[in-house]
Order: sequence, then C-alpha cells, then structure tokens
Amino acid sequence: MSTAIIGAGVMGETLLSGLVRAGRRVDQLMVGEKRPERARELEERYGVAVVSNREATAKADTVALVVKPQDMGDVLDEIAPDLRAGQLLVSLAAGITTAYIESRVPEGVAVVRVMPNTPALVDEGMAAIAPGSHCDDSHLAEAESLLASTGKVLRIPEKQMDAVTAISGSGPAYIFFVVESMIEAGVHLGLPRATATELVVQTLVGSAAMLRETGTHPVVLREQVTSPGGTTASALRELEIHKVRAAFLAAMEAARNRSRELAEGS
Ligand SMILES: NC(=O)C1=CN([C@@H]2O[C@H](COP(=O)(O)OP(=O)(O)OC[C@H]3O[C@@H](n4cnc5c(N)ncnc54)[C@H](O)[C@@H]3O)[C@@H](O)[C@H]2O)C=CC1
Ligand SMILES: O=C(O)[C@@H]1CCC=N1
Repeated sequence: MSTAIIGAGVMGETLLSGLVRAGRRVDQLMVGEKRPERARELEERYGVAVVSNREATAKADTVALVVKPQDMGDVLDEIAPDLRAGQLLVSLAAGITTAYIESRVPEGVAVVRVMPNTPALVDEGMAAIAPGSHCDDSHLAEAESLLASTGKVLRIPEKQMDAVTAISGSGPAYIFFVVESMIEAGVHLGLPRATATELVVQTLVGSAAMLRETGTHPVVLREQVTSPGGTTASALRELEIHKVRAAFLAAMEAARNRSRELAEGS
C-alpha cells in the first residue's frame, strides 16, 4: 500500500518520520511539497521521493493532506482529477470537515478526518479519527494504522473534532507554555536555568507517568502532594486567585471556536 503525504511541514514530516520508524518502505511513500528547499531537505533526510501533488495522488492508495486549512481548497481542486473511487483521503487539517472535502472530490473517494499532535514525533502521539460518509471499516482501519505508528488512536464522531482539536491537537502547546513558565519561575527564584529546566521536565515526565500508570484521578494525585498548611497549598491558592482554571477553560473554548471558524475558511 503506497501513501502520499501532501504538505510536509511540521505535521507532515512528523507523519512521514513515524511511518519510516514503523518500518514502512520508503519506496512506498511519496511527498508533495510546495517549497523546493523543504522538498530537498526531506529527500536528503529520508530518501523519500518528492513529486508533484498530482503525481503523488495518481500513484498512491492513500493520500494524507497535511497542508494548512486555508490551503485545503486549492490543493483539493488541484488533485481532484487524479483521485478515484475507493481511494482513501486522510485530512489532518484543523477545522476542515469531511463534508467540505467530499464536496470537492469525486464520488466514492473515502475521506477520514484526523486530529494528530506533535508528540507523535517521539511515538507518544494522540490522534483522533472520524469517518466521512463513504468510509467503510477498512478505510478507518487503514487510517488508524497510519496514525498508530506514532502513538494512540481514538475513533470519535466528527462532531467532537473541534473540541478534540482544542484539547489534544493544540494541547502540547499549553503544556510547553506551563513548562516554560515554571522554568522562568525557577530562574526568578535563583536557580540556574539548566537546573530549573531539568527539575521541571522530569517533574512533568514523572507526573505524566503517574497519571498513565496508576490511572488515579488527577484530583487525588494533586491532594497527595498537598500537605495541610504546606507549600503546595500556598501555591495552589495563588493559581486559583489568578483564575488559572478559568483561563484554561476560556483558552480551550477559544481554540474550539477557532477550529469552527477555520471550517468557514477564515
Ligand atoms: N502543527 C501541529 O501541531 C498540528 C497541525 N495540524 C494540522 O496540520 C496541518 C499542517 O500544519 P503544520 O505542519 O503545522 O503547518 P506547516 O506550515 O508547517 O506545513 C504546511 C506545509 O504545507 C506546504 N504546502 C502549502 N501549500 C501546499 C501545496 N499546495 N502543495 C504542497 N505543499 C503545500 C507548505 O510548504 C508547508 O511545508 C494544518 O492543517 C494543521 O491544522 C494538526 C494537528 C497538530
Ligand atoms: O494551531 C493549529 O491550528 C494546529 C491545529 C492543532 C495544533 N496546531
């Protein structure tokens, strides 16, 4: 089964590198990429063939679209003549609905919408997938196997996709923002930057491992750290005073709303 990746920026390369790590033969992979210098970089790094979008589409069994939502209309118009019924089209773009894609491609092309995230680069990705209207279980299974090479995959109804985008798609950025803020705080408290970075990163990794390995609710884990009248309680009071919980809710609502707007082409 050959796979074409159209748009090889951050997320396109993440998918490509995951497939290569998972043992996909490079001669079964193709890339369509607009920027010539980027195309050369990928050819050198992976030995993958970078071809025109139309050639990639014509030759591949599965086509993964990893361009920005704003570029999706143009790319679909370009490749539509080369798409054929039974082929699988997988979109990784935020906001873009399967109905939008289906309205621009030939009848019978199976469309799957995916929301991946960048931890896929280290095989710890979280991807959600939703079927379009001409999709059977084999198409969904094929999309699942593409993404499973770089982490977990969850099947969801498409109506949840904008919320999923706000949580796991954009989520790594929120976590990196928290990490960055904690490192900066450590520097303010007088720690060398390297020390603060090591402390924060390992604290994040350890906390994530506890969540995953114990399955314990985060509230319980937080309570275990919070000694009565202790340091953690003092810190958490400040986070509540500064409305961090409300800020997270507002931030994720904003991301969900932006995903909806992208569907409208803005
Ligand atoms: N970066 C992330 O964490 C995530 C991104 N996504 C989605 O992935 C898609 C790509 O995002 P990024 O990789 O971050 O953007 P990016 O800007 O790094 O990559 C887009 C790539 O598409 C190429 N491109 C643009 N027009 C093209 C065309 N007509 N033909 C071939 N290549 C073309 C660009 O040259 C660029 O290399 C977006 O739709 C985004 O919503 C989804 C989840 C997470
Ligand atoms: O920021 C964005 O629009 C993309 C989608 C999810 C993560 N990055």
